[in-house]
Amino acid sequence: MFSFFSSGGQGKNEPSSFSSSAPAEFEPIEPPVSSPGPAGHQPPPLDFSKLQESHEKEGISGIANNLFTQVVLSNPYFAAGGGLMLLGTGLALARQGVVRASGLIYRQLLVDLEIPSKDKSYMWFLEWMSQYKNRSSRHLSVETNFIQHDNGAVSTKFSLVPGPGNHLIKYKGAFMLIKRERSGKLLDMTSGTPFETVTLTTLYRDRFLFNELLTEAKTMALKSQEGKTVIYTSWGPEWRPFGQPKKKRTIGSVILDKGIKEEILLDVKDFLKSGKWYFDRGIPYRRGYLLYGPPGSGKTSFIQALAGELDYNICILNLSEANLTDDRLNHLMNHIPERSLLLLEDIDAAFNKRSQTDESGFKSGVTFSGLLNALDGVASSEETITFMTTNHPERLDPAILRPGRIDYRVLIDNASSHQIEEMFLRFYEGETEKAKEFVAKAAELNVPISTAQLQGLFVYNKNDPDSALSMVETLKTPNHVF
Ligand SMILES: Nc1ncnc2c1ncn2[C@@H]1O[C@H](COP(=O)(O)OP(=O)(O)OP(=O)(O)O)[C@@H](O)[C@H]1O
Repeated sequence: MFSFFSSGGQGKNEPSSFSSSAPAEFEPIEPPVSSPGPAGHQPPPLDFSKLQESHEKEGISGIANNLFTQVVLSNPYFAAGGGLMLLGTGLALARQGVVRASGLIYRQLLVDLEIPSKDKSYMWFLEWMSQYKNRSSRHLSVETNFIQHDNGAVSTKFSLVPGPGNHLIKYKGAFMLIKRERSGKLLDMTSGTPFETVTLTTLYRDRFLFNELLTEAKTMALKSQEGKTVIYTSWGPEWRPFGQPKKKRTIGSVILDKGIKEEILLDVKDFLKSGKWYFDRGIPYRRGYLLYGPPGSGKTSFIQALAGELDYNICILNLSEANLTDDRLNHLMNHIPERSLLLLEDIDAAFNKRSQTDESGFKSGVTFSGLLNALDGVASSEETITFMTTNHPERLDPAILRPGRIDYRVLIDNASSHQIEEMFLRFYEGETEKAKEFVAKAAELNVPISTAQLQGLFVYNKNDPDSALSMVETLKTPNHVF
């Protein structure tokens, strides 16, 4: 007995008789009783007469075609499945379209600015952010600094800078999203801190505000350095500020023998005005100065005061540093921060090392040829002013004294009578008579006296010139402890 569901007027699940004309080879299949079609409809019955017809006309392929038409196209199960499939595909395409469109809109309407932690603007920006009012930040980091006041006192300053995460600010009417991120993988080997980036996002039409914001941050940073000298020291392959900017040392506070200060100052100022002259003649725009003389005569102090006078910063490098190599020296000398004097202290160290390499196998440190290469190789579009100091000029190889490496050399000696008197008057203003007396007594000692020794004695007798006079004998011992 054949039975199947009918979509006709008979009741649901009610079996109906199959036409007796159906051939015996087509066995109708019992449909699943428990699964009614969509919306309660039953799938239409197979029309076997049509199948047979197709079989007679086209053989097996005819049956297949006809079966497909009957089962797939007119079956509500398949029709519903196909519809869902189409719907799913449509939705997936629409989603992809939305993603692409939002990407396009993002690219067209928004603009990003990335500031990596290696860039100078990075700290400027964070500091600026820490003082900016119109911001909404939930993640903060602290930067602790020490600031020196005009009277010399130092106090602690906590800056609450934006921490890693998202922050929103409103700058000149435009909203900006600030995202500070830490690289989990990359590490700055010199400081051991992870690399970071800050990304600023705003509307494309407001992109010019980036420049304004960075300029503002830079001006603010430089303002905090106004009247101060930044001392840079080498930190691995780069220059880093050493502590907070120091109050400028006035040139008047360094007492050198008659005319020395004025002549050096004149020479440097003339050099700074001569950029075009150098470029027109194809000469590297650099000048080297050598200050030599005994310890404590004011060489370093004078260079610091000169930097203050010219409104420059100083990059200090001591050539006797144990881990300084030729490569590092070369790299550092070619990456000096702008508006900075380079100060190479104890340059005779490079010559010591050379002999140590020969005799005792001293391997590390700067070699003589390394120093010469570094001096010759400084190729900067800006001016390069290199000051070198040594207590042992006799140890220097004549090769370094060649113009182009050292163009100006001057002896900064122990205190002359003129310096002793000037120094006395600087500490004890108006005490002209006592100053003369002090000079005479110091001359009687008949020993070299450094200006650093004089400073020590006067600081000990801060407000007491008579006591200083009575203690003049102590100057006989260069390292006298008061
Ligand atoms: N001519 C000077 N005028 C004022 N202060 C001086 C002078 N010379 C030395 N001093 C004081 O002595 C100290 C040491 O001076 P400074 O380091 O400049 O000497 P230096 O010649 O560079 O010594 P070194 O050769 O050992 O490096 C500083 O505190 C400085 O103020």
